[in-house]
Amino acid sequence: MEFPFDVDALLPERITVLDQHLRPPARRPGTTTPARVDLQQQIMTIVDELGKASAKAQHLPAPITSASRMQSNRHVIYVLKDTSARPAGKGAIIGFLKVGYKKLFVLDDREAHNEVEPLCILDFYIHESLQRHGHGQELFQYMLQKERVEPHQLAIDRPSQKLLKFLNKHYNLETTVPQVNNFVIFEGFFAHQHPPARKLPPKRAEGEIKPYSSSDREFLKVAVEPPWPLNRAPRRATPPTHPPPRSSSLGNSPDRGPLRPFVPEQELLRSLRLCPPHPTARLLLATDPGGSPAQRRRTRGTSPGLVAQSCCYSRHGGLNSTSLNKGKYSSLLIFKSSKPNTVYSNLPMHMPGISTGNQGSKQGERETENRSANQKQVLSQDGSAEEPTHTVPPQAQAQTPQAPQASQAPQAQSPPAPSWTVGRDMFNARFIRNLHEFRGTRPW
Ligand SMILES: CC(=O)SCCNC(=O)CCNC(=O)[C@H](O)C(C)(C)COP(=O)(O)OP(=O)(O)OC[C@H]1O[C@@H](n2cnc3c(N)ncnc32)[C@H](O)[C@@H]1OP(=O)(O)O
Repeated sequence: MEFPFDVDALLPERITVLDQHLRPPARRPGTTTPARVDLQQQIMTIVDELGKASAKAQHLPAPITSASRMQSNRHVIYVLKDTSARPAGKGAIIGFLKVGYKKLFVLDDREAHNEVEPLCILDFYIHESLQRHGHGQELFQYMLQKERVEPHQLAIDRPSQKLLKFLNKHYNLETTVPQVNNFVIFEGFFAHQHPPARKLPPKRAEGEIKPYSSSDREFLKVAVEPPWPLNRAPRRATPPTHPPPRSSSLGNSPDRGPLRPFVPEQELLRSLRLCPPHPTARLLLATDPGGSPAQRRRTRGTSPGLVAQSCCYSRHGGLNSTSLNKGKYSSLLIFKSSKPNTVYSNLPMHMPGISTGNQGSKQGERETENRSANQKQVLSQDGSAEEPTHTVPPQAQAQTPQAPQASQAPQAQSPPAPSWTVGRDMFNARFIRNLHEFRGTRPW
């Protein structure tokens, strides 16, 4: 990888170690010294270009390595330069390896949670023309010595297949300890922790544990994959050009392939605005009793009647599975307004299996059954989680306290039972913003 400035003079050593200060190394005696600010600018250019090349090689939608990200994190980058090829006498860069210590919660082989802070492999790239020439190993080996770590002590942030093969070939790392986050650790990780991994009390249920791994790549996932149904690309005509998601022992680790870009909000709203908002919804939204999002997050359970019930966090989808974008989380949000017997849902009106008003249908019942079978979570208006509850109207609950939930389909209530409005559209900017905020507080 070549640059319009003298890389060879800028980085005198074959491998240069840069930290968050991105300080240019001392130059060889006798070389002319440009202004230090120019040298730092050149270093930043190199880091930016390497980050872009690495992202491209890994099919990431945006670089995870850049000068600005380096400056705001305590990561270390090892840059390997080409000492043989000197096109126009300026030298070239072969690749880089970025590492950093991170606090992680990892599972051991007995699935106990451990709080650890290992050195993590965060980004690794060798120029395409020079891969499989041993440069990767040279860089990796140098880093191991410099950081004084053994390969099995490392955690790897979403390794690519190439990197997994690399680690297997050079360091015999093969058997992974399954995790529910993006990081991969290998057998032997816990045997060699210094200091020993700190065990967390095993009191919390799986779903309650939030702080899984602050992956460097997390921002990519958040930026490009809004929750269902916002992640449904409108009318995709062509099949995906990239391979299917790579599955490994990473639990719910998202795939490395390119993720879909954001659909512009306006377009989303247009495509989802299938019927005019219910007057009550308008009223509630205009009132905005929760105040600022930050305030709302702090004050749970005070909303005067707007309850979001999120359920069906299932990849299997109880509705028409084709319409629910198989393989994605399908979260059904139902809003119950303070107006008696009125419920709003994030399901578009045309969604098969959902009826509106008093229209009962078999599909609607099926949907309700499925919903009942799944874990139910009640959210306050701000999206904070509360105790699980049922998604049936209070009247229905009162009428059939012992009846199984599956039979409590609101649509199935015969007249003059109160009418339930499911499917009224509530997509507006605030709703979507709240949805994003809610999602941002959860690891999925
Ligand atoms: C946490 C992360 O950073 S994940 C991202 C890792 N980076 C990438 O995937 C970017 C693209 N790949 C690369 O930049 C490089 O291939 C690296 C960094 C993974 C390895 O660097 P290299 O210089 O190629 O490694 P090196 O020559 O020392 O070792 C070669 C071994 O790596 C593995 N490897 C390298 N390239 C490939 C490939 N295209 N396909 C399969 N295995 C590969 C193999 O085990 C290979 O041994 P082999 O040739 O006998 O099969």
